Amino acid sequence: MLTIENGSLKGVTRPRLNNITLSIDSGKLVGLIGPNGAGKSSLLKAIAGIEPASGRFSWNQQLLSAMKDTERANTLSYMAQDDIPQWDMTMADIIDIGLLKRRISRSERQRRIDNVCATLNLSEFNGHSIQRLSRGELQRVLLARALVAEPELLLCDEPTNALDIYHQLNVLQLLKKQSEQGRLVIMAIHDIPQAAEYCDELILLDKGELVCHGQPFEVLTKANLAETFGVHADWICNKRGVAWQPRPL
Ligand SMILES: Nc1ncnc2c1ncn2[C@@H]1O[C@H](COP(=O)(O)OP(=O)(O)OP(=O)(O)O)[C@@H](O)[C@H]1O
Repeated sequence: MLTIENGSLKGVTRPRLNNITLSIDSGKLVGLIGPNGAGKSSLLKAIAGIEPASGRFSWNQQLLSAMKDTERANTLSYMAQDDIPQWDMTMADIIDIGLLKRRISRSERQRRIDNVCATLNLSEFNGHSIQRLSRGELQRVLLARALVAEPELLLCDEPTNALDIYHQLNVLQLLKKQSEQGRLVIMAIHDIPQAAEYCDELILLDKGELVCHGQPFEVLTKANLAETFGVHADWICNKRGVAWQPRPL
């Protein structure tokens, strides 16, 4: 279980995160939603320990900041939104970085890399320099790097934003499966209908504040959507899925 008590992060003009308190059980896919600048990436970075936040961030009652590097590497993986390496490395080299600090055999390493590449349709790029990959292919490589560690807690910052629709659905199903295997997966996502359809819970942020945390139907109310995104939204739910028709207020 992830517990955050009074998580705060300073910004330039206002807090990027202001006293966020919440807890989330393992075995869930959780969507972080909110308008641009709401604090979604800041919250993921604060949980991952990439940005020094105040407050307490604990995993199964243990403070994440107090964990040793290896223990932390065994616990969580973080996929950044923009983490495009500028140097020339192969796809496998990049994915292998996700296994730093892991004590696993060379054959297990290779097995995991092959598996994750197959799952994300990356096998054809084996041996390719990452400089020759498209934005969407690279985004899948960055997700592979986070997934290969098989972490208990997986933090993904907009893992689908550069992907075509086939790969968006593939990644959402994959993340759902990860949660069904007992992991906690938290992803920032802008696509509200996809968040509603795939996530067990949503966390709605606005201006660094926690607006609402709960099941999609509890969070995606007309009032919350109007207040945070400034849109009026009609929902259409039928057998083919969930859609919405947002209009400016
Ligand atoms: N390193 C930083 N120092 C100070 N302020 C920052 C820093 N990074 C981001 N901010 C500010 O913090 C606020 C939250 O940013 P954050 O990136 O967390 O938003 P977000 O919800 O992920 O937005 P988006 O949907 O645009 O990706 C924004 O107002 C942003 O300008």
